[in-house]
Amino acid sequence: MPGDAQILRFPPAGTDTSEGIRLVDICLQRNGESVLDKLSLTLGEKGITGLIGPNGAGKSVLLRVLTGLISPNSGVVQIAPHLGDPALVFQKPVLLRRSVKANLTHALRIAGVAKPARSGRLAELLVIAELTRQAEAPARTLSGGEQQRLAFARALASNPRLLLLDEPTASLDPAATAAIERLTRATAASGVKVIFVTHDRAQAARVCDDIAFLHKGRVTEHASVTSFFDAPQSRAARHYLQGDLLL
Ligand SMILES: Nc1ncnc2c1ncn2[C@@H]1O[C@H](COP(=O)(O)OP(=O)(O)OP(=O)(O)O)[C@@H](O)[C@H]1O
Repeated sequence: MPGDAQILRFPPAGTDTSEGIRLVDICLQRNGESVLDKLSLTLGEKGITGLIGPNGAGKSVLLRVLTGLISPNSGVVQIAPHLGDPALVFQKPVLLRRSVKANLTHALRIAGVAKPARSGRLAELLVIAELTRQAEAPARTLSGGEQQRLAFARALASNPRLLLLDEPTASLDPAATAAIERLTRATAASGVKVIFVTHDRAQAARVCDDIAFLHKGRVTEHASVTSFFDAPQSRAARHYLQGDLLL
């Protein structure tokens, strides 16, 4: 979708480098409807930011704007250069009809990892995803939780500094969810900036450092996880946390 938004990779001199991402007045229209409506948000270069809000608020679209898959009609997207190209994990993993190992090797090749370094990194990724035992298994024979761990490891193949997770546990049971949450925390602890879209408020409270609340294409609130859950400032966030239907 063509747009006139400015996507800047190199923030101007004087920009605070502890800022990882800065979105200013992002507007996106689709079929005459406003999907993102002057959305502004500044995020640090570290930690796990939870992106929460009702259905249709624009969370997934916002992740796609950050990847460059969707170009807004106007506004400025600034991503600090050291965060590089983001990696994305979806709710439903789309894997190659090949083995676990082949899926990861393919990702390493695409990421430009030189052939001699691939087997070492492959072994690391298998350990990270706890899939070493299943390395030769066809990806389609894995359980849902294992498939999502594979998708997560595949996203790490490019050594991203920015990882975007779009409801990565929405189809998983509690044990598989816990494994993805562990992986997420470990990834963030290694210095990767993570943005985590979730509908599960308890999960957001467990996993995230700060919360950006989206409503009708705008960030109506951005606060530390404790402030947000203890004392939400906006009416919309209060209703959302009470479980009210937000229309
Ligand atoms: N690729 C796209 N380009 C433009 N608009 C889109 C695109 N995909 C979805 N939309 C529209 O953007 C609006 C927000 O959708 P989005 O999927 O971002 O919401 P969401 O907050 O992630 O909701 P949910 O929690 O239900 O997944 C919807 O009206 C949707 O139709």
